[in-house]
Amino acid sequence: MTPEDPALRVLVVEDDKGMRQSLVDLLEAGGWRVMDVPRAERVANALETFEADVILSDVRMPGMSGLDLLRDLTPQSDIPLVLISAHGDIPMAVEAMQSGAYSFVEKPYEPRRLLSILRHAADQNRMRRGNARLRARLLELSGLDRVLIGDTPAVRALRRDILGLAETPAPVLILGETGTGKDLVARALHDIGPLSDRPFVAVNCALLSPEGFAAEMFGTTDGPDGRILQADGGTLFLDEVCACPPDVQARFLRVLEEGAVTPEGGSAPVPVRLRVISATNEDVETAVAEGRFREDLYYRLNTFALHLPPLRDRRDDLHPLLMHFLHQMAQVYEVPPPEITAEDMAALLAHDWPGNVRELRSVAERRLLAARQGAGSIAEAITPGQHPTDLPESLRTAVAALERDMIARAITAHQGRMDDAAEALGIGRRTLNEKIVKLGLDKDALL
Ligand SMILES: Nc1ncnc2c1ncn2[C@@H]1O[C@H](COP(=O)(O)OP(=O)(O)OP(=O)(O)O)[C@@H](O)[C@H]1O
Repeated sequence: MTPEDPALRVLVVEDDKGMRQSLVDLLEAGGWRVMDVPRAERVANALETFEADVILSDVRMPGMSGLDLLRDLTPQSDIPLVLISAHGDIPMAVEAMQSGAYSFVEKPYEPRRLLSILRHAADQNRMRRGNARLRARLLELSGLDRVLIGDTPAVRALRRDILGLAETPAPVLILGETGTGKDLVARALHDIGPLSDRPFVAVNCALLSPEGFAAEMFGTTDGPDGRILQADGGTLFLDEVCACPPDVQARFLRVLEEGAVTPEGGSAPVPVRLRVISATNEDVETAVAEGRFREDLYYRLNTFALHLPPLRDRRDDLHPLLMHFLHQMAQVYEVPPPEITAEDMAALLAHDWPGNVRELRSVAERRLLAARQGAGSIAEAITPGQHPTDLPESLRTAVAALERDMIARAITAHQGRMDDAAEALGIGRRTLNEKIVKLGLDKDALL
């Protein structure tokens, strides 16, 4: 991260030469770094070399007006715009503010007031940029974006929540269907938080027998420590928490309230400090209503809830996840990751993924196994042994259209860099060129 120039930067847009010069003089005298342009049409160009903290623009100018500039800027830039007008008409001020202007100043302006408004706007913008940079840096340092794959808004929000929660000792309840990544998220919360060098102890409550459960959790006086004590100072992860027997629920709640655990057959409580993460694919409120899960424990565990969406509700993550698994496992199976065709994509999109990401991972694995024999497709990997080798004509046309669309989007997104587009599509550069010819795509027209 490069340290920011302490001087605030303003871009002045004003057609009147005398007025422009007096604004520049005023701002420079106030310690600002200033760039000025006589027309709003020049702003986009100016911003390429001048990182403005705020833009100060006249409203009425020949050609593009200050209001046009505002409409032009807002979709891609969050640089605040302060408008200045000789006409001082209220409707225009109202329209400017409604369209997202930071503020509106009438001419003749009062220099101190103008400077103060600009400073506020610039400070706010710097703070927001600083926060965004900090968040991005944190994400990079945590490595979370290389572990929790996906770029849908839901997954991005999830990564943000994990980064925030990892820093706190608060209990987290992770909810989501089977295979949505609950275990992965629990580990990430531990691994990127301050307890990462302390133990992470996972207990799958559905796998413990009701008879042995208490001894396993609380330990016995003459046996090894229970899981709770093993996790002392670190994280205890209770997976499938609704399967915890009622007597253990009551005792566990006491452990959390008292910060101490009493082993089976013992009478002396042993102090323990835990961060508790729990997970379930059940509807806990139903379990509470049916009396299977204690309400007081539910509230205790549910300080924060993270909801992991099923894969079928974030289909845009299918491709990046598949590529992730193929690349990861290609190393294990020692085969190059197979190319992903439009037929493969169609099969991925048509499937409902009841087993979520775990199911996709198995599909990737089956696909790689078939690739070792130089054969296979994703459709076959999803439902092995059920696929006709030939698609009907109508489906072939639909698939070709899908493929054309995918390729066009990849080329546009990578601004014509064919190696990058090919990589994003999971195919070789040569195959991409062949497909462009076969599908009759005009590459130049896409850019
Ligand atoms: N967003 C993701 N990015 C990368 N891998 C993921 C992602 N989500 C899940 N996985 C992987 O999918 C598999 C299943 O995830 P996980 O075991 O965490 O699911 P779960 O919700 O705990 O399932 P269950 O409820 O059955 O215990 C794991 O191999 C995990 O690493």
